[in-house]
Formats: sequence, structure tokens, C-alpha cells
Amino acid sequence: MSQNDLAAAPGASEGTVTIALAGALGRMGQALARTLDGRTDAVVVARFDRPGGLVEGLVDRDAALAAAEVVIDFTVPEASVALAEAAAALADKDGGGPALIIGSTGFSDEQNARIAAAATRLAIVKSGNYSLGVNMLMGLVRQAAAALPAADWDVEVYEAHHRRKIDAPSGTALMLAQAAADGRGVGLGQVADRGRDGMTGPRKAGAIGFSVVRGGGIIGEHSVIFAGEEEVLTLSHSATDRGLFARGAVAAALWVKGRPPGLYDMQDVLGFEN
Ligand SMILES: NC(=O)C1=CN([C@@H]2O[C@H](COP(=O)(O)OP(=O)(O)OC[C@H]3O[C@@H](n4cnc5c(N)ncnc54)[C@H](OP(=O)(O)O)[C@@H]3O)[C@@H](O)[C@H]2O)C=CC1
Ligand SMILES: O=C(O)C1=N[C@H](C(=O)O)C[C@H](O)C1
Repeated sequence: MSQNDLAAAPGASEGTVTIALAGALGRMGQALARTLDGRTDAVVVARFDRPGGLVEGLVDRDAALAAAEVVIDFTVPEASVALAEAAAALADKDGGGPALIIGSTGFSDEQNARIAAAATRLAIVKSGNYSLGVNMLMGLVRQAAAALPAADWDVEVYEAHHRRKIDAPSGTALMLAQAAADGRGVGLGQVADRGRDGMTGPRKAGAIGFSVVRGGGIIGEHSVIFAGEEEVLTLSHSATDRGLFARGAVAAALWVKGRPPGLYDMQDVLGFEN
């Protein structure tokens, strides 16, 4: 498929954001295709997935980068980093190239740094969760963590996902823990307790603990538990359909078009104060 064919995709027009889907064959790629089906404000002009093997309707990554104004990427960390660096190279070459919406999770610190470097050259929105509810929950968690003294209230983050998820804790759990750490004015790296097993001894003062469940088809459950000696406050979110994340990612794609280079998140898209 040539760039001209792509530009002539049904529904594409001046007031439309043209979108390429990375990870098109995956669960989120398919949810995005369903969400975008029939829309005229955001139109899919290219789809791609893991290289190798010809699948009808897919193009290669570089053709997709050349064709779209925004790439929505729900894949794996190494693919997202490679995509960001390829898009940054295009931006360097002729000031063109698409903006990115990155939904993948499970990044290492080194991978996050490479995406941040790419974002000095193009606009990237990156979030571990594109739902309105989770982004609202982050503010509530920050507020509760700031108000409840760490000496009396222990923070635990619980998450549950389907049996096919490959990273843990989830990107959302890490974002919620970060919000709690921000509320307390501490570094998450210093207080995170990511695995308990055996004779652990008593709970470390000030720790933010994680619990991870994997099973069946659970779409995404998250709770932040504030446990006091005589009362427990739990702030929770349940996702019941992946279309939720897809709609949020499309809203981010509409928002990012024409933005200057920078690393944005869903809080920026929603206009929430950080
Ligand atoms: N931020 C958010 O709101 C959300 C984030 N996610 C995250 O999105 C990611 C994807 O989730 P999900 O759709 O469930 O996972 P899937 O495994 O169903 O889909 C990922 C797809 O990406 C493909 N892929 C792998 N490598 C490449 C590559 N180099 N180039 C292009 N495509 C590639 C995979 O191919 P193959 O199967 O051959 O490996 C697969 O088709 C996960 O990290 C998940 O945690 C999920 C939901 C919401
Ligand atoms: O892998 C998933 O499915 C999901 N991943 C994201 C995460 O890691 O937080 C978001 C959502 O919970 C679904």
C-alpha cells in the first residue's frame, strides 16, 4: 500500500486525525479497531504488528510511520522504544513524522529514559492507563496519602489482571503507587515493596506494598488500600471492557495532533492538575 493509497482511506479528510495502529493483532489493537470503526474524526490509515509473516491488511512499521499523523501503540516495551526512536529519527530528518500514543507497560528505567529522549524531538503521550476513572483515582490517592499520616496508615496497592498479562506490577499499579508516594513526598524507589515471601519480618515502616493477581479474563482491577489500626480506607477502580482504554487513547490522539515535542500523559490530556 502506498502513502497515497493510505491518505485516500475512506473517511479521511482535513478535519480528521489519521491513525496507525501498532500491535494491531493484539487485544488492544483489536479494541482500538472496533472503537474507531465508523468514526470520521479519527481514521485508521495503517495497521502493523510484529515483523515477520504477511498478514493481509498490515503494512510494515516504516510505511505506517510515513502514513499517519498519530501512531497508537499497545505492544511491548522494546517495540515501543524502537517505535519512538524511529519516529524521532523521522522528526529529525524533515520535521515530519507522527506523534505517538504509548499504552504499553512494563518499561525498565533505561527504556523510560530512551522514550523521554525521543520526546524531546516529537510529541509523545504515555500512560499506563487511558481510562478517565483511573486518572481521577490518581488525584484521590495523592490527596489521601498527603492527608493520612504515614506513621498510622499503611499503603498497599492491589491489582488483578487476565492470565495472559506479561508484566507485573501493572503500569496502573505503579502509577497509583507513584501518586501515593508523591502525596507523601517520598521517592517510590525508596519505599516500594514489590515482593513478599517467607519469613519477611514485620511490615517496613512507610513501605508501599504491591499485591498481584493473575487469572482468567480479568480486564483490570486496582485498589489502593490505606490500612490504619482500627479502620481501612480503600479506593478502587474496575475496568469491565477494553474499549474503555481504546476510547481514552483515541481522545489522546485527537489531543496530541499539532502539539510541540514533549512527554505528556493522560493527566495532561484530561487537563488535570498534577
Ligand atoms: N495504557 C493502557 O490503558 C493499557 C495498556 N495495556 C498494555 O498494552 C500492551 C498490550 O496489551 P494487549 O493488547 O493486551 O497485548 P497483546 O499481546 O494482545 O498485543 C500486543 C501485540 O503487539 C504485538 N507486537 C509485539 N512486538 C511487536 C513489534 N515489534 N511491532 C509491532 N507489534 C508487536 C504482539 O505480537 P505477538 O503476539 O506476536 O507478540 C501483539 O499482537 C501491554 O503492555 C498492556 O499492559 C493494555 C490495556 C490498557
Ligand atoms: O495488560 C492489560 O490488560 C492492562 N494493562 C494496563 C496496566 O498494566 O496497568 C492497564 C489495564 O489495567 C489493562
